[in-house]
Amino acid sequence: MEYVILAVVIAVVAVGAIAGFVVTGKRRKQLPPPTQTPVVTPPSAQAETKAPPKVAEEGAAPPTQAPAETATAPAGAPAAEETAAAPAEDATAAPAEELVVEEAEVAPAIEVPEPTAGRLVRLRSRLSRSQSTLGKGLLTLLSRDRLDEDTWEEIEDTLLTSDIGVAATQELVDNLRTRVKVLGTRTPDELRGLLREELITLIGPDSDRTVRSTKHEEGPAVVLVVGVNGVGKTTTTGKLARVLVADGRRVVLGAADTFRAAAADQLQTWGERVGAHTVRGPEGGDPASVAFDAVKEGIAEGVDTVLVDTAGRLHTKTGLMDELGKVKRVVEKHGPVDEVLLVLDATTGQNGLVQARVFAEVVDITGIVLTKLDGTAKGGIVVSVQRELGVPVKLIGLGEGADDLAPFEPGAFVDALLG
Ligand SMILES: Nc1nc2c(ncn2[C@@H]2O[C@H](COP(=O)(O)OP(=O)(O)OP(=O)(O)O)[C@@H](O)[C@H]2O)c(=O)[nH]1
Repeated sequence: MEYVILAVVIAVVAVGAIAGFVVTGKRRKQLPPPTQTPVVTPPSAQAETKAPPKVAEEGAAPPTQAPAETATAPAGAPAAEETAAAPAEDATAAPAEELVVEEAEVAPAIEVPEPTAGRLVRLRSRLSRSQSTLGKGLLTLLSRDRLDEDTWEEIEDTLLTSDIGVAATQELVDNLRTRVKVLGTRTPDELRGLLREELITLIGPDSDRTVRSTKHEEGPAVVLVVGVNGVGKTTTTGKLARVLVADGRRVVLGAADTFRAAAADQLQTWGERVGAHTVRGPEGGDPASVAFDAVKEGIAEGVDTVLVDTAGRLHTKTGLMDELGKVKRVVEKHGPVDEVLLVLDATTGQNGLVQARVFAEVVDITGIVLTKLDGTAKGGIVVSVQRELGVPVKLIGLGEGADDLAPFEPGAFVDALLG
């Protein structure tokens, strides 16, 4: 009998233990997973958190092209920062049970660049350094009671320090001396008028300064951007894309600066801001091949203009200069290159002229972009560089802002110098 009771007790304890184990196991299976997956809000919700695009100014054409890809802008790009911040905030707010992962496809905000007409007039204050040295300096000297030899020498020195060049200085001073003598009287307005006319004549009011960016029947216009390191090629290419988009053109960018990885990221960010696609290659890859592919895409997409940014190269390095020649020749397999823009840093003065000479030998330069004119008193370089190359200055850079690149207009430039 005792054995029977013992057997029953053991059986009851065993059944109880098995039941308890099963219940615990079930509870464990119901626990949420230990690692949390962040919630990514759908694109529509994120779009509401973005700052609205800038309002178009009168006369500005709306961007015509939507970006071909989802946001891939590098860190630092304004649009990328906003989209990265949004999911992080949502992740902390969402309850753990509702974790859902959805793929985010966020298009970067497309900006509407400022219209290009009258940019130089708007940015005239950026030329203040050249204005006080060249413009105001000359007007003060010319307004002296007596215009003796010493004063004319001072006028010459002022022109020379502004990098106008020796021959142009002589020409300007000779013409001014003659006209002042003939004029007899010298009111401030008359002097300003004389100086304005002479400076505009030196700069060349009749040169064709349009950037050839109009599509042909066979395909897009191709613009090659070249120059030494750090002069502002990538920035200029990005700003030029904005200028063209503002003027109603559709643009493809070619990141043929495969030497500096950040340059392609930088260019792509510029492009995304105005809805222009950037064709890139592998880091250290063949720049000619990237340039070729960019033009190929431009033809396939039927865009107006393909802008190709090239790597900075010292004019003294023969191998690199040969490479540049190759980039141009390879692109020309699609058709002629419409424009080769040489970017020169205005603050480098005479050294810029030496660079210009060598680049012109390797690729036919069709236009000059003078950057950083906001940081120098040597606005006269406009004259000397044109004379050196026999090629017009087409664009000038007047700051680091996105719309600080202005089409060059001699009249507006001289007015800005004279204040
Ligand atoms: N103040 C001022 N800065 C400018 C202007 N244009 C370009 N920069 C600045 O110059 C620096 C160099 O510009 P990048 O466009 O990177 O020069 P890059 O020629 O492409 O350089 P590499 O590819 O290294 O040869 C940047 O900090 C630009 O913001 C301008 O007109 N004014």
